[in-house]
Amino acid sequence: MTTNTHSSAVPVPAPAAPSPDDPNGNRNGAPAVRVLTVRGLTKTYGTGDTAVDAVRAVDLDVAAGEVLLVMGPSGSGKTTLLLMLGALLRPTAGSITVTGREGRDVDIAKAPEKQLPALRSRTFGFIFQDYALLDALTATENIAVAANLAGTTGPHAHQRATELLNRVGLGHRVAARPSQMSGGEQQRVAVARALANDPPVLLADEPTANLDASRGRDLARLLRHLADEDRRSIIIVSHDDRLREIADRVLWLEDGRFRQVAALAIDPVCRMQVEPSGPHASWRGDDWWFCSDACRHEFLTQPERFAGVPPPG
Ligand SMILES: Nc1ncnc2c1ncn2[C@@H]1O[C@H](COP(=O)(O)OP(=O)(O)OP(=O)(O)O)[C@@H](O)[C@H]1O
Repeated sequence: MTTNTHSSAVPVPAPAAPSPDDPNGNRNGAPAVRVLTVRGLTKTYGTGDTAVDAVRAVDLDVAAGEVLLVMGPSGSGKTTLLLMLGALLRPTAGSITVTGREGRDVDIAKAPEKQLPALRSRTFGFIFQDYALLDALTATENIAVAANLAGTTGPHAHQRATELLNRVGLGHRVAARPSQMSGGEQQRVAVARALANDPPVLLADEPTANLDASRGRDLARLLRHLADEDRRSIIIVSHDDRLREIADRVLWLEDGRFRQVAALAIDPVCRMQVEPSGPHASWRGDDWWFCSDACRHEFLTQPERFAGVPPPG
């Protein structure tokens, strides 16, 4: 029996998990300017019998201009990790060292509470699944508010907002309110807002979850472009396979730890990534792997249909 190499179930190349001696895991081995250095990062919610170890001793290095995609099953700790990286949630243990543009290192895990807003504003831009725009404000005003918080005020804030809207391809929507815009447009406004403070790192939680295939792909390309053009680092937490196309590295989080996975396969029915160890079927000499018995059953009723599905993209 051969391992399936058919187009719709090609085992996905192993998501490289960082190893203790190479947490950077650079693809091309080029010297990288490090922006974030994470060591032993741990978060435990609650105490005693009800304690949940959401993130367990994670090590990670992030280089300037790198797009990092963190994937993993529901409840594996992705959002918890992202919130800690963005100084929105205090770790239980470990360090998150930010190397500023001036080369000074700050451990945001240990920084006093009162310094966190300024650290966040200097370092991070946030992009959320639901865009989190204020509907009472226009696109320009949404971004200008973020520019105000970062210290740019008056006409300069509006000018910056307009420039950023142009940059994300929304120069013609400056006066639109979020409710008058498509999901894709709203997410672009959210990206522009995340750039208002010119942060070296963008953190995105499921940025394409509410977008259709083509808008999701456009958004992914925009993020890649921002990383390449500005040398901005982008850390994305997502279940969305489309984002693999733009990622320099894909890390697989499971039970709060990065996991070295030999190879993942695509379930040909639901298109989820699956480990080649669960429900399985052989068809015409190839192996197929599924997320559930239901998908396996559906496949076996009409294998020609699913085996012929081209891969996404
Ligand atoms: N505030 C909280 N209090 C207690 N437990 C929490 C809290 N937030 C998250 N958890 C638990 O921590 C674990 C990791 O949750 P987290 O939301 O980080 O996972 P996730 O990978 O982002 O999940 P999803 O993909 O479903 O969003 C889960 O077991 C979750 O139930």
